[in-house]
Amino acid sequence: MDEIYRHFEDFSNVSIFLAYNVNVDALKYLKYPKDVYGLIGDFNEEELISKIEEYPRVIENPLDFVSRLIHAMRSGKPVEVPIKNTPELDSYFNSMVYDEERIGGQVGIISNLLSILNLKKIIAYSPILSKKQSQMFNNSENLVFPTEFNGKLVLKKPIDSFGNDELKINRIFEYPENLSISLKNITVTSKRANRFIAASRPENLRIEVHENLKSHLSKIGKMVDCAILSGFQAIKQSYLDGKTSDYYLDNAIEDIKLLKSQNPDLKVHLEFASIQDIIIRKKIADYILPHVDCIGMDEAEIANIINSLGYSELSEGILKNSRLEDVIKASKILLEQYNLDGVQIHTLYYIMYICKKGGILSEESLEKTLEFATILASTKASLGEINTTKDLEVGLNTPYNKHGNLLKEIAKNISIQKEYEKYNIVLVPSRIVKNPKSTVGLGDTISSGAFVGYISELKKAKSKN
Ligand SMILES: Nc1ncnc2c1ncn2[C@@H]1O[C@H](COP(=O)(O)OP(=O)(O)O)[C@@H](O)[C@H]1O
Ligand SMILES: O=P(O)(O)OC[C@H]1O[C@](O)(CO)[C@@H](O)[C@@H]1O
Ligand SMILES: [Mg+2]
Repeated sequence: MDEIYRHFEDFSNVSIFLAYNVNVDALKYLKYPKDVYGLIGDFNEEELISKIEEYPRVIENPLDFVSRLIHAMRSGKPVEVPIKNTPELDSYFNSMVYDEERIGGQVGIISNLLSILNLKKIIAYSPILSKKQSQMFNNSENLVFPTEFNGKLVLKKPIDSFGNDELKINRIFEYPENLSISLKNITVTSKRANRFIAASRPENLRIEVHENLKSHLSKIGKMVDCAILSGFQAIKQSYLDGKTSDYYLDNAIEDIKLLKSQNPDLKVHLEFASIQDIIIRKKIADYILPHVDCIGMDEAEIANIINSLGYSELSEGILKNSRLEDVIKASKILLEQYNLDGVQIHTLYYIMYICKKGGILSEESLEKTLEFATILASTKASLGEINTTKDLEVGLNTPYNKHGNLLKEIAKNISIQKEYEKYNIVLVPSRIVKNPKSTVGLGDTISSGAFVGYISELKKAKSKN
């Protein structure tokens, strides 16, 4: 096996806490134009075209859904749009036939991935855990779910920890590259294989740690080396019971402080997702970013975040031209503005990590964490799911994409510019899978693999000093 894989096959020195979002992903493969036409049905094409331009940020009815799906296919970007959980819309999505169901949500995907990478302990938390959801977690000794019983913290396998919570199902529409459909006089062709997520937003889903568990967060923080937080994109501006986004975002800051209270060295990574509500997008930046150490996001997400910080021109440039130096500039802005340890960006063509020089990890060791992440991503892209470390040979045997060397060259030339003399800019080309089985969760896979690799390297380097 390749040296890189051997280098990372041992994560047994890392324990991690994961929160908040897990759900069932119901995947529907839109393989042929007829599958998309089947969704278009007998919608009036003029209406559909004007709805596409209207760009609804919440899916309230089937027309909103089909219009955003077509818009996403044309954009070439991974997209997630929240739905309004109305009975009509639920029955519309429930009436579709899905190809497979998988665990979803950053916590779900990352838990199962890390459980087969032999981490010492994974404490995975979600405010909702139904029986069906609990059965989708790997049944692995190192993967536990925190609950409270008689005032005590209990850590048991998810399968032994479920409550009578609502089941949250997100619908995932995967489509291949070059899938073409025509509407009146326009033709829409998917630029690349990607996924569209219609994300469920049940009223009683709150992104929080339940009251009875909150008092145990400091203990949990002491048990782990790091944490990945995700799911904030599901926070609504206001709820029927009068609570608001500020309540939950203040709560989240308190959770981070509690996790760090007995373990100040605990590193917290925030994994982004596409946030349609621009007010919530800005609030997540203002509330959460000052309290985390690392962030992971794709290029659309970094463009959107810096747009909400006022860098509209730079944001436009990234969304339109995906120029590497614009992504690096945006990463530096976030690094500086929030005094982060590191920013990890994943795009179709590369994975990049930017941090200040002077840390104890060398560029080589940072590069190896990204190398491993590309192997994880191409394995998952090929197989759909990674079930054993043996599967990683698939990713390892997937070559870098053809732009790889040029991208490394550009990153190198930028990193020696005066403006970046204080920064490490580490870029590894992705190993693009031509016809991926699925793409949902690849970013979660990349970010968690790279972050756990970073933590593992940090622990090894510290133990040598
Ligand atoms: N066909 C493919 N082969 C290999 N990697 C891919 C492929 N398509 C996408 N990726 C990787 O997956 C990432 C998707 O990230 P993201 O949009 O955050 O996914 P998610 O949020 O669903 O986990 C891309 O940035 C890219 O690095
Ligand atoms: O925003 P939500 O509802 O937490 O869903 C997150 C979605 O992103 C993913 O985690 C992929 O990143 C999907 O598995 C999931 O459907
Ligand atoms: Mg992502």
